[in-house]
Amino acid sequence: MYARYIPPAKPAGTPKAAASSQPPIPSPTPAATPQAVGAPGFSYARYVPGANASPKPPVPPAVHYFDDEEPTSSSVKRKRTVDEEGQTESSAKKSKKTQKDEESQGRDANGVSSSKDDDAEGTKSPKVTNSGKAKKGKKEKKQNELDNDMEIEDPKSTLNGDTSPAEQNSAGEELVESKAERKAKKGKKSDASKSDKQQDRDEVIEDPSEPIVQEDQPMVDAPNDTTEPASGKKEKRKREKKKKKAKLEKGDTVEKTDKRHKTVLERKTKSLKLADKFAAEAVSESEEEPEEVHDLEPLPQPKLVSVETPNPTYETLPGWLADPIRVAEDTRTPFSELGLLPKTARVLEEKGFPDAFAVQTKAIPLLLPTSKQRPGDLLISAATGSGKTLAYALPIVRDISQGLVTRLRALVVLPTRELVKQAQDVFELCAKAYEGGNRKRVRIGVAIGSQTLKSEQAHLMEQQSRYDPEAYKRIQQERQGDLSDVTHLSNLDPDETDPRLGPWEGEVVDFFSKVDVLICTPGRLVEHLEQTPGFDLDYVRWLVVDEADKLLAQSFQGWLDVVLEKFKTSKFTAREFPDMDLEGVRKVILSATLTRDLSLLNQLALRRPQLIVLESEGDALIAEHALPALLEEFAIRVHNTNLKPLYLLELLKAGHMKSAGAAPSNNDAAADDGSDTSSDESDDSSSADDTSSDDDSDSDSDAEPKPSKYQLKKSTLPVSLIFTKSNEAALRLSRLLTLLDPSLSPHISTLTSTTPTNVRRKTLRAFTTPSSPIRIVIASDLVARGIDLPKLEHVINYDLPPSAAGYVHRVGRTARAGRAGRAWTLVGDDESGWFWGKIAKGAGIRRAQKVGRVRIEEMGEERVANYEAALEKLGQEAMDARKR
Ligand SMILES: Nc1ncnc2c1ncn2[C@@H]1O[C@H](COP(=O)(O)OP(=O)(O)OP(=O)(O)O)[C@@H](O)[C@H]1O
Repeated sequence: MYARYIPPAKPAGTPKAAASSQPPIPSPTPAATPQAVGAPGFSYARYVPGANASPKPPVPPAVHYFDDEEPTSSSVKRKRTVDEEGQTESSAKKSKKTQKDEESQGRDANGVSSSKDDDAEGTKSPKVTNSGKAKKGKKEKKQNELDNDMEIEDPKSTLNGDTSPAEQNSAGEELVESKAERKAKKGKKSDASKSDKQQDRDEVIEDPSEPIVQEDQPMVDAPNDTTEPASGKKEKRKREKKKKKAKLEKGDTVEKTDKRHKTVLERKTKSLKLADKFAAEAVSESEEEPEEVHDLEPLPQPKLVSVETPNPTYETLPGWLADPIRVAEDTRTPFSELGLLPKTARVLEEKGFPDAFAVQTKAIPLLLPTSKQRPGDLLISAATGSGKTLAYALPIVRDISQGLVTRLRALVVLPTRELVKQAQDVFELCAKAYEGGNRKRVRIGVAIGSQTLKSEQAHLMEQQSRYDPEAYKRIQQERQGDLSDVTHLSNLDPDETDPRLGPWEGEVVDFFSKVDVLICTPGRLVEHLEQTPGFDLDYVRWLVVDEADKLLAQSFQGWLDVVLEKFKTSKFTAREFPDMDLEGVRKVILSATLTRDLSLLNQLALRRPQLIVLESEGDALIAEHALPALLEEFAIRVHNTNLKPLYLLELLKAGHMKSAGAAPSNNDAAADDGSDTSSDESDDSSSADDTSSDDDSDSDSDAEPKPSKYQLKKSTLPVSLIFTKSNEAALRLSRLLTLLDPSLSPHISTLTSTTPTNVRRKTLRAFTTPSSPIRIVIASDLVARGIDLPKLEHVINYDLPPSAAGYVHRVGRTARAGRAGRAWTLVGDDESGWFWGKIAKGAGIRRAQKVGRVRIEEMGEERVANYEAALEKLGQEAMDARKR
């Protein structure tokens, strides 16, 4: 660390004096100005003796440190000592200096600069003054050179310190003046000298005393360099005389200089000694601080703050959707514990429903008036066959059974007629379970368009006539103008007579609903709303939308808008729930693949909704879709899609479907098949023999095909629902299979949207009846949703489903209500990417076990030839059908 001494500041109000109190500055370079001297951050230090002590107040000198730290006491002490020494030295030298000052003042009178440079120069004044006024220009040049050289002598000259503050002050003013003059005159030369001076100053700092004597020599000789004209011997003698005199003076000067050098060196030595002393003191001070001794042990650390990173939440979703009510899929609860009447629980048990399934366990209490939760709308997303229908049918029937009058209280909307019929069966069961006591029998009606509108209307509505001229008049007025109270008639043709007006003047017709619950398809519902006299939704307080994702995704004649519009009509207390603090329409929305699309769900105008989802053990996340727990899935690779029907035939006949796993048989008839397994194998092994018999049949091709081995063992055919991509594909495949193997003919049936409703119903009934010959149903996606075939063993996707949701619904026709089931999918090479990526390994479908693979070998030539013949025949039949 370096410190620099700065002389004590003058009292305020005397800035000039303060400036002049600074040590003499050798040149007017900015760095050497008093301000610059005191500037902090100066990059080197030099010794500057103290100024005159007499006029100064005893202010301790300021010490500036390069790192701007506060000065230590020792440093201040040292500075003071130096200051005092400087003052003592100044007074001792004062008498010697007086002569030089007089000379310097004399020069000032002649207009020569009297700066501190000149002070220094004063020691060599004899030489300089001899130059004379005539040689002023040269003298000035010389003066500059002298200035440069004499700057080296600064420390020496300043050591004198014999100028009074006043003298210094005046000298300072003159210095400013002379500086300005010289600056103007010298120009570039002055600039050049600046750099020299700066360099010289640096040298002074390193060793201020050393070069002084040597540097003096050329200054003395300098006048020799000046060229003067010779004016005879006299002048020569005069010059020699002068030279001698100069030599003598020079000797004196050197002597004086040596003395000064000696003094400076002494001081320097003294200062260095003091510096060592203070440094030692500083070290001893720092050493005095007690040291903390630590063993080799870990230092105590602050406790780590545990930063919990919260799992990302779907903040954009509403709370009920982001955080649904979860229920384990294997939950079972006795119905008697769900707040149902004992009689109801008994009826259900007799039906074979001793316990409520998981979804029923959660949903029924929420929908009953005994629920402690604030009533609102309910959404249920649960796997196929999990008993969703009963979950809503029971509470609705219970609510309606408390009423006395039959009014349309509940509307249940389903996408297909088959599902309507299915739901009707469940509601009838519930109505039976709640019948009796002081409860009314809940009446269930359906509207599916399977019969004419008129006959359906007759089933739904009844009418009574009365004579009421006032009412008749009022209805007439309403009809003519204000229809605000009869919005249900607003769609009627104004030319048509109001159905409430009887054929006789004053006769009024009143309409009454014959049903409490209407289960319907959306299209037929709209038709009744528009065309059935007196049919309204004024008293409806339940709306069920089953297979909601399908019903919301498609318009179905804009049924939802029409229905919601009707719900806006509110007669006094018409939609009040008897046991609940609730008014209006309560909605129950369900699907095995319930959409989470809020834009679709928002159409329903839900109120305080809650969502129930099924979860399996260990599920952290709820998958979009879930498959039944006991469903096994298999994929069959189809190398040559042209031969796909042969693959299907092989799958059905070759025993793959039986040996693929250990799925328990759900079919009574199939249970008998166990003993036939060995014979199946022997049948397959004797397939070569079948070929010869085929040859025989070829001989009389027009004859009816002989019953094959499969016909004899019909029970060995697995009960299978085969899905195709379209009605046409289903019909074609059905025919092709019977052409390929005529023995299959009595066991195959087809279900498409072109199939008459009564045939559909018969087919489905036959399919689930063990004694029925129907073992295989080939269907379009018409029966992919909701159809309950409790004992169906297998579902085969002959064609891939259109979507993941479609797959879930299709395969969900088996493995229902806690039973086992299997799903088989024929996958062409070009389809395998989508199937494995989206369906079999996709994260959107939760499954209990991985999808298995079944290998079917390449078809033999004989089979291919047989297949081609069948195709040809199929083509011929199609052409014949077109001709007809
Ligand atoms: N508590 C119960 N105990 C036994 N069987 C039941 C119970 N509840 C419903 N089931 C039966 O479970 C089967 C499936 O019921 P349901 O048709 O209501 O299922 P789902 O969840 O609506 O299926 P999907 O989504 O395919 O329409 C039906 O055969 C039904 O009789």
